[in-house]
This record gives sequence, structure tokens and C-alpha cells, in this order.
Amino acid sequence: MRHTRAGFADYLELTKPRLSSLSVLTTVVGYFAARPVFDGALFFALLAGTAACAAGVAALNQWMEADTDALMRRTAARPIPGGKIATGTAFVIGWALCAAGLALLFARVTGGAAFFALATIVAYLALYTPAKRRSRFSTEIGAVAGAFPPLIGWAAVPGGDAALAWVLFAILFFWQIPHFMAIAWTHRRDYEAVNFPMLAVRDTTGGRVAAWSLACTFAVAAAGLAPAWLALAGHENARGHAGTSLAIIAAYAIVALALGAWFTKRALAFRRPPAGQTRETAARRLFFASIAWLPLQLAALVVLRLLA
Ligand code: HEM
Ligand SMILES: CC(C)=CCC/C(C)=C/CC/C(C)=C/COP(=O)(O)OP(=O)(O)O
Repeated sequence: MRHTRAGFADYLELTKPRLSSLSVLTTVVGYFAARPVFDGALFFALLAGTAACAAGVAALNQWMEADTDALMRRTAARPIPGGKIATGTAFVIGWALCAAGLALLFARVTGGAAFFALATIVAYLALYTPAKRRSRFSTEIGAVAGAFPPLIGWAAVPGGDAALAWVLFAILFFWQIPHFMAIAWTHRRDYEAVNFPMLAVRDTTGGRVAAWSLACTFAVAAAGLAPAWLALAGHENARGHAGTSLAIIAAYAIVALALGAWFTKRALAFRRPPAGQTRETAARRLFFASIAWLPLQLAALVVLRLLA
């Protein structure tokens, strides 16, 4: 393939900047949720190392999927199929970023943080990316990869609260199902064209896609409430500054309930589109709700952990 000159925007696009930054944000949440004694140098290394790994896997994922990306409308203009960046260049950039990110996490953060970053890289590139072409469970496999980054942040803090780390993992895991089912329904013709055997391609009416999304939205709403329950249990053990902590826990529970109810409403509309709305419209609305729900829910969780 002939390559036209790549600019900064093409290299940036190779790192899937929006997805990667939200993933790094989940790592930051994992870190603060573990109630660290803040260490600026360690925090900077955590940010830079995780961002490098996220950008690196994005480049390697595009290197692995250049053929199918070229055939789908949503992805055809990406830097490799668009003829801006050569496959070999993407390969070198991808590995260099992953190696640099892992080395930084290992040397300047903790072995645990490097371990979970490596687990994310392996799960995304060695399990999820190949599974997309052959397994009907690829989305659920991908959701494991996408749920690891909070554990990178959590593992950066010695003695962090393990129960909360797994709640974060659950939030991220279940969140991804409605997030992706909505996308997959919108772009199902694209996925059909490249023979990806995912649920949205096999389900002709969208009924099963929507039912699975709704079930996982209930689960994510419940997981969003779990930190209030954990905080309450910790509060009873600790005693002490009672009033303020209880008020913050109650405020968190109200916010989590409201966010969960809103997300569930969008998932219900995807399941049974209201009059005047198609399942396509409901899918886009559910996708945007997913993108808004996650940062809001995670911000509430950090506030709860830092103040209660
Ligand atoms: C099974 C796992 C996941 C799959 C298959 C998936 C797939 C996708 C796809 C295909 C899009 C593009 C939507 C469009 O163009 O209409 C998208 C958008 C997005 N995803 Fe995901 N995603 C997953 C997990 C995640 C995770 C873990 C995060 C971050 C925590 C995330 C953050 C985003 C964001 C911010 C967008 C909107 C910006 C953009 O289109 O780049 N996703 N996702
Ligand atoms: C620290 C670190 C390594 C962070 C990375 C986080 C991570 C692995 C997120 C992956 C989530 C996921 C499965 C996205 C879908 O990609 P896709 O390939 O299906 O998306 P596409 O169709 O747009 O290519």
C-alpha cells in the first residue's frame, strides 16, 4: 500500500485517544479509591506508564485488525487502512509503548501495577482481539480486559482495600456490556460484513442483545451502590467522626441510585423502544448514557473514598 505523509493527528488516532483516556481515568480512580498517601512522583509514573500501555495496545490492536478495519465504515479511515501509517510502523510504535509503559510501572510504581498492566495487554491482544473473529463470547472476554485498569491503580497503593478493587472490576465489567451491545447494534451490518460472530450479528431482532444489556445494566447499577454498603460496614467498625461520614455515604447512595436509574431507563428503552423511537435511536441513546454514566459514577466513588 502507498502511504501518504502521516501527521500528529494520525499518530494520535493510532492510540485510540478517547477510549485510552477513559481507561487511564479508571486507573486513577483505582488509585484514589485505595486511599493512598499521595506521592506525586509515583502518581505521575502511574499515569504515564498506564497511558503508554493503553496507547501501545491500541496501536497493536489496529496492527492486528488492519484487514477487517479496512472493510468497516466506522474504521476504514483509521491510520493503517487509510494509508497514513505503515503496518510495520504501527507494530514498532505499539511494542515500544507497551514495553516502556511496563518498565516504568515496574521500576517507579509497583510490581503489582506492572503485573495488572501486563494482564490487560495479554487479555486484550492475545485473548480478545483474536476472539472477535471466532467466538460468540468475544465481548465478555473483552470486558475482562477493559476491567483490569482500575486494578493497576489499586495495586500501586500498598495495603489497598481488596473488596473495593473487585467492586471496581465488576463496575467496569458489567458497564461494558450495555456500552458495547448498543454500539454493536448500531454497527451490526459492518460486523456482519467481516463475519464477526458476535451476538448483535446473530440476533436478528435485537431482542437478546437488548435483554443482555438490560441484565448487565441492573448488575452495574447494583455494583455502583456496593461502595456505599462497604463504606457503611467500615464506618460501623471505625466509629469516630460519625455525622459527616454518614451524610457523605447517604449522598453517595442517592447519586449512585439516580445514575443507576437513569442508565437502566436507557437500557429499558433499548429493550422496548417507546413510541416514536426505533431500536437504532434507543441504541445511540444508551451508548451516550454509557459514556456519561462511567465518569460520573467514578467521580462520586472517589469523593466518597476521599471524604467518608
Ligand atoms: C468489550 C469492551 C468494549 C468494546 C467492544 C468497545 C467498543 C467500542 C466501540 C466500537 C466504540 C466506537 C463507537 C462508535 O464509533 O459509535 C467505542 C466507543 C467508546 N468506548 Fe468502548 N468498548 C469497550 C470497552 C470500553 C472501555 C473499557 C472503555 C473505557 C473505560 C471504553 C470507552 C469508550 C469511549 C470513551 C468511547 C467513545 C469515544 C470513541 O468512539 O472513541 N470502551 N467503544
Ligand atoms: C492500561 C491498558 C493496557 C489499557 C487498555 C484498556 C483496554 C484493554 C481497553 C479495551 C476495551 C475494549 C475491549 C475495547 C474494544 O476494542 P475494539 O478493538 O473492539 O474496538 P474497535 O472496534 O474500535 O477496534
